[in-house]
Amino acid sequence: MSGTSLDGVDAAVIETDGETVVRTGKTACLLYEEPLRLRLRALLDAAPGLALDDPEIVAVSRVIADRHAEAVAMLACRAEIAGFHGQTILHDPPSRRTWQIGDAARLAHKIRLPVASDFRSADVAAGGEGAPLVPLFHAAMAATLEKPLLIVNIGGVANITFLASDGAILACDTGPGNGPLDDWVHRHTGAAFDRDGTLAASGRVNAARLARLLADGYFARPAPKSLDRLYFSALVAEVTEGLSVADGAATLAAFTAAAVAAAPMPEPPRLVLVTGGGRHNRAIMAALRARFAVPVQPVEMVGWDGDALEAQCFGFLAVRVLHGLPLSVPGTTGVAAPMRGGVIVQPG
Ligand SMILES: Nc1ncnc2c1ncn2[C@@H]1O[C@H](COP(=O)(O)OP(=O)(O)OP(=O)(O)O)[C@@H](O)[C@H]1O
Ligand SMILES: CC(=O)N[C@H]1[C@@H]2OC[C@@H](O2)[C@@H](O)[C@@H]1O[C@H](C)C(=O)O
Repeated sequence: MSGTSLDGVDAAVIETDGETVVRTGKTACLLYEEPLRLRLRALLDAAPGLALDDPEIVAVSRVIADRHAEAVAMLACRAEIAGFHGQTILHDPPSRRTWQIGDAARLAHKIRLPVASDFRSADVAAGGEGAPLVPLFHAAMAATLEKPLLIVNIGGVANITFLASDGAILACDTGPGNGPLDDWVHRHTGAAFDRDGTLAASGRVNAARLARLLADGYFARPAPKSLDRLYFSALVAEVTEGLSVADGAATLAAFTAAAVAAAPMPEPPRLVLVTGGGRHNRAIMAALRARFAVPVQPVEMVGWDGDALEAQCFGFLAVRVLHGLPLSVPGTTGVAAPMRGGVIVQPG
């Protein structure tokens, strides 16, 4: 898995029949070097105008496959199939477009395994949001946990899975994850992100600016709904103008937490579990705790690995593709009926 924050590849081993998680295994993390991050970042901006066979797309797709092959090698394991999410460079469900790049055939050849990829296209083509896809995996992982349970994933974009007391699985992208804060910190300090949320915790939230951010129309939309990584870029740039570096970081961390709390939920959860890189940001965690009346804890509290969960998810979904099981349901992506998806390529 390589997520929207463009930080690198997370790889994980999982043993599953696509319905039950038997066990999770080794994990590995391979960081992208700065030039590749910049190339990917440039593709996010350019994607709407690019053709599928654009030379830069083709070249970067190969590099991504090679990096994933290296990450798989780090796991040093035997497996039946690999799930390859690819790098999202564009996500626009209203125009029925979602675009994950990465050369799956090249990866299959390099790792000598069948590779499942292109997990989102079928859902989007059928009128769904194509995201989030992690909810069915969260539901499988949380099979024995008490409900109602809220699982919050804070990556570049943030999303939730709500496991209701009646067994319903509801989900949506809530709004910004670490993306706007990463961009702010990079622009003002040169760092890739606000480690531990130290900068954000040192600043003061500007309540008026936060209210302007939360007035965006996305928050009034009913779930399911999903976002492009750059959706908030223009608004955030305008609203944070003139803030000190620390106050801007504090306000953006508060924005992430407030957007999670504003997400539509059918009943109050008993517990909030937080996964993804944002759980390391103490300003985001403190802001979440201030907004929920129930405990807010990193997923490690229930024995999960918050750095590996998304990678494990795409292994789980690969097995579901293999068995012809749905990857999404109406409550998670808004698709009309449970939807299968994904494409499997064999090692050539
Ligand atoms: N120690 C840390 N302190 C603060 N923030 C951190 C820390 N480690 C990671 N992060 C944040 O988490 C981000 C990466 O999160 P994660 O790996 O969950 O995202 P992703 O998988 O790329 O995204 P997505 O879920 O959107 O696909 C980094 O960009 C950074 O903002
Ligand atoms: C289009 C796309 O890549 N979306 C990502 C992104 O990153 C977080 C959020 O936005 C989520 O909707 C999704 O990833 C996770 C893994 C998902 O599909 O569940």
